[in-house]
Amino acid sequence: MVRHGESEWNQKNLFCGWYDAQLSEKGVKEADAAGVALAQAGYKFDIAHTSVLTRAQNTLKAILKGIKQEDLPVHKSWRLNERHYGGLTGLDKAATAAKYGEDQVLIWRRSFDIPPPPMEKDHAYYTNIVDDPRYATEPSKAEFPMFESLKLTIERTLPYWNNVIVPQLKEGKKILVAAHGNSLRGIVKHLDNMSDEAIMGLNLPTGIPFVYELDENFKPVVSMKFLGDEETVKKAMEAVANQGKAK
Ligand SMILES: O=C(O)[C@@H](COP(=O)(O)O)OP(=O)(O)O
Repeated sequence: MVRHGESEWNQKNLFCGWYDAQLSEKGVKEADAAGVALAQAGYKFDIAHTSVLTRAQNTLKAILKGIKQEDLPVHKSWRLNERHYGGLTGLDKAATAAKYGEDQVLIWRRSFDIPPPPMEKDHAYYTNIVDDPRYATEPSKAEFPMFESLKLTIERTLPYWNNVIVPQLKEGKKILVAAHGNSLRGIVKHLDNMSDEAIMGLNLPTGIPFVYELDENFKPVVSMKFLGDEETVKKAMEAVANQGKAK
């Protein structure tokens, strides 16, 4: 699995969610480096999965180039999208912390079941997201989120894991997933059976692949093994956590 490389909105420290931000220059480099890391470790895959958002798809493309598997079948689903950041979409994370307090921003970013405020119809990005042609067939109007907590994100991501990815794993396929900080936190929480409290402390870095090896019951025998040196991964995780601090 891999969280996409840094996006232009990650770089500007803006809540992004379902806004379709592009990779930043650094993010493109991170995606290329993720491909190199996987190639050097000798990884080959049978099927890849990604979201319908460009930053995850372009990260996947760079990786597939790096591992010389550009013709790999790729499945794209809104169910792997980033959590919908609701009314926070487009706001500066540090400025939001200065306005509402770091504790409130931590609740919005990392609490398990407290969602951000909804995206109202007059929100600057409402039309941009709701009328985006990529959502013409799904999700349905009833399923289309206007905000998501991690719990709600998991509720739409896990069916994809269980109904699409698990059957492929059962066939012995090796799977690559390029997605987002919070959609991946949901999958990690499920695989590692992490408590609602424990998952609050997990901040996934951009562009550093991590490996799961599962037994026949789809329980991890190897968990979240990052293809990067420990210090770099630790610093990258801390940097993500600090995005919610007031400057
Ligand atoms: O929506 C966003 O701003 C980030 C995650 O933000 P945090 O939950 O870490 O604030 O999503 P991603 O860059 O992985 O698509």
